[in-house]
Amino acid sequence: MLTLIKAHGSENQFFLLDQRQLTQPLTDIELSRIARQLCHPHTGLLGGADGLLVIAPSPNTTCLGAMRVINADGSEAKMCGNGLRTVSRYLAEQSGKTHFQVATLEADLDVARSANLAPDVPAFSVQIGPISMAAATLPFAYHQLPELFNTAVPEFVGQQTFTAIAVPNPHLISFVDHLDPSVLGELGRRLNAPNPYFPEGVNVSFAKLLGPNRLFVQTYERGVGFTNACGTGMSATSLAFAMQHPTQFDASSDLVVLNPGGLVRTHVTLGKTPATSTLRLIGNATFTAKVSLSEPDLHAGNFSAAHVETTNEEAAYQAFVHHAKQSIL
Ligand SMILES: N[C@@H](CCC[C@H](N)C(=O)O)C(=O)O
Repeated sequence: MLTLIKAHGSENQFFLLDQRQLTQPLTDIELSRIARQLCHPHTGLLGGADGLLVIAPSPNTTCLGAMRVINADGSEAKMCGNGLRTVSRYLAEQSGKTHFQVATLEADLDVARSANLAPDVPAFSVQIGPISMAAATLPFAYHQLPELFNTAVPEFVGQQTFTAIAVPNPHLISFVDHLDPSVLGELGRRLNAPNPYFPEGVNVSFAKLLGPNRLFVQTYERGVGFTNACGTGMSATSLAFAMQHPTQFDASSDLVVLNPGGLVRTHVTLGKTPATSTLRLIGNATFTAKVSLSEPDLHAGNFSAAHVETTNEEAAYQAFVHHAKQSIL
């Protein structure tokens, strides 16, 4: 028998699959198929999810393990911030370590256990990166601009400016006075269909300033659609906030970033360039269920005999969000 974990960070929902438990690890084709099956919002297991996080042996000895991110549509992303917190918790509980590195597609990232946010609400702090605003890295194309920083792009949405940041998955960020999810959804769908601007698609976030170091961020995710929270999106938006709104940014404190699924903290250290800036994302790593099934059933995508054991962590997380939002808003 093997165990899949249903987990979330700010209600950004995932299944965790540790390939190291399998006699025969899933191939990339199987991972894409199983992700689409497990994550489907109507027919997926336990209400579906935003993605499948795959834990594999690290290619180097400095990391405890490696994380791959398979989106709900079966495509692969370079990074996932909320997901990295849940994978960090999994590796921490297995190893007894509280501070270590996890290999991701482009970088080995530093992760550490943080103080619980509330009883039964474990938290982790994870490094987000590498960071780049270069058009070729994202990639994006708009009038041959080398980067997109606080730039009006009437082809996207009139009266709004946009900033594009890779961390290293691509994000397009716009600060708005009034956040209209229908405008966000329309732009997100358009830029994740074949389009001349973002050939590989992009995660689109709209953000509202709530006060000094305080934001609300909603994201339309590439490979997913609307999500409760996007960790790399909130981190990239925090960096854009620090650069675009210096009078509202206090570099000595964390930012509080609210999202439809709860809230996280981020820490931005501005460097001379985006690439030398650093980002950390701090928030819950909640395990809501453990799913046991046989290896042949997993390969076959047969979840009918799976045994599901739920935890009590969701109630604790909801109580934490309720109290935290009351004290913040
Ligand atoms: N929700 C994630 C980001 C997941 C990847 C994204 N859909 C992409 O394709 O880049 C996060 O928490 O960072």
